[in-house]
Amino acid sequence: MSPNTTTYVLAIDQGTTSSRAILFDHAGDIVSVGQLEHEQIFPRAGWVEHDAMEIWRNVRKAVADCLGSSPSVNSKNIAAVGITNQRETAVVWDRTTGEPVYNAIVWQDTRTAKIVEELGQGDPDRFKERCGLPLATYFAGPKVKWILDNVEGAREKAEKGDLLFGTTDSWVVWNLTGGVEGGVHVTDVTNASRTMLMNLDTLDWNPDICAEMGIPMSMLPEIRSSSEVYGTGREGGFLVGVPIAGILGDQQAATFGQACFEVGMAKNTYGTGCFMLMNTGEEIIHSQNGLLTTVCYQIGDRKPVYALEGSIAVAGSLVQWVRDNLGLIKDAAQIETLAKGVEDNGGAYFVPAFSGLFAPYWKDDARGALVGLTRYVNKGHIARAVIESTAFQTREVSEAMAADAKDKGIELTELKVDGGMTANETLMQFQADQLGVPVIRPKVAETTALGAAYAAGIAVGFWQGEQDVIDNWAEDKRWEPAVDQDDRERTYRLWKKAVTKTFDWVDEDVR
Ligand SMILES: Nc1ncnc2c1ncn2[C@@H]1O[C@H](COP(=O)(O)OP(=O)(O)O)[C@@H](O)[C@H]1O
Ligand SMILES: O=P(O)(O)OC[C@H](O)CO
Repeated sequence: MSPNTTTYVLAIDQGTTSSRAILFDHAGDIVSVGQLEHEQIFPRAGWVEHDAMEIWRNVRKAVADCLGSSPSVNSKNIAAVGITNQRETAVVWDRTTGEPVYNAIVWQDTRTAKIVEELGQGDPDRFKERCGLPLATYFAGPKVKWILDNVEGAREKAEKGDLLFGTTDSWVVWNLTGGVEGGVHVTDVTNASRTMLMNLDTLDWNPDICAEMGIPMSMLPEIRSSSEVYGTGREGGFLVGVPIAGILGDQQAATFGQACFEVGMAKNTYGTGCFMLMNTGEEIIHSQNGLLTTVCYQIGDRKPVYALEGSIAVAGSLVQWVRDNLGLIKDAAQIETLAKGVEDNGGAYFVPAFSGLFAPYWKDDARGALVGLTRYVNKGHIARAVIESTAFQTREVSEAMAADAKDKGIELTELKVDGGMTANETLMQFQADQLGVPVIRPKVAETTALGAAYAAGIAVGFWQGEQDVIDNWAEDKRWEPAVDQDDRERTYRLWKKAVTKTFDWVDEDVR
């Protein structure tokens, strides 16, 4: 379809806290938005679930709201739909009824600690060469194993071929394309690369790992590229007949939307968690420093592009926790107002290891700590420590990335940023100070949804390719490093010390 002023691309962003539908025009500008939050279910300490049915209802409503607010838009002038999603969150459902057999187990959930330990047989990196990931509670495969082991009747049904597994992209696409009436069961290479079940080099499911995890391969979606037509919107839906033509895990989508197409280009997305990805081109670099190797994107039948990733479990969700669990602030933006009332952190360091520690530590037995407290510390200092924790964690993954990339002659010279927390200018300045390189925010902050829209639009010829993405990208603001070197190193040294205080907290018997 050739672009004109009345054709658009719709992105559906199924995130950890909400589902959004965003309509983009050919210039990559937002036309309308629909958004609904879903419940965060915490049945026990360390467990995090979502109701997959609620997610599907919210996706439909978000699409309806998005299209409803642009009266001239309907399925006839939408060229394609792109899906992006929270990654690793596992949904298992019955293909005959369309009902999930259990709540979706979210990426932050740590219930698989024992499974992961047993699978590791003393070596958490046992599967790393094949799938790019260390054994950790974060990834989807062990979550599927947990469901099959613990939900009554699930394993028998799975072995009979009645159950399907998918990350939330698969769940949404299956439903969008017809569900029990012929829904397509697919995922893309980026999401598949977060399951531990896919070979990074061949982009096929690995039968040996599936067997070790006791996961029947009949449950698995077909692995496709990130940019091709997978199916069309179902009869009777808002998107009837529209090609579903792009799928990218949300962090990979942001990397795409930020136009990080050259080797060495990196972005960091500051949302619930924080995820830094660096494009490493067609080369698979296995991290020696605690990072993940993941698929960055694959356009149609072209070769895949890979990335190194530093995943941080808790960033914006710490701000939410300060709001909801402590009541120190009324909304997220107030954390900055509070922090601006003091000059520094007053000696306080907050390590938010609520789901253990992800990159570069991978310690699921760590738990959060607020250290360095004296009677001098007030709530302004704590707000400051909350903001700083995101920047320190980012510096840790960025140093790991620099170390991995150095041998290949790749250097991080600037960092593109996006996500809700980039509204916090105190954080952005502190981030530039800590990294020692400029931090750059683009004009369209919704880079995740935009990336998925581009992947879908490229598949149907609405956009021609990466050059359109590069041409549409525009800088909004940049922060240059401006701190004294001694200060920078002193605070970082104390942060590192604070991190060590969180290690080895969870006793074996309560795992
Ligand atoms: N001004 C701010 N300062 C600090 N954190 C913020 C600010 N505004 C939003 N946030 C945090 O950013 C997150 C929302 O960002 P978003 O990109 O929408 O996240 P996600 O896609 O993961 O749901 C929330 O966790 C919120 O606490
Ligand atoms: O939904 P977000 O933005 O919190 O992202 C979640 C990540 O994909 C988890 O790996």
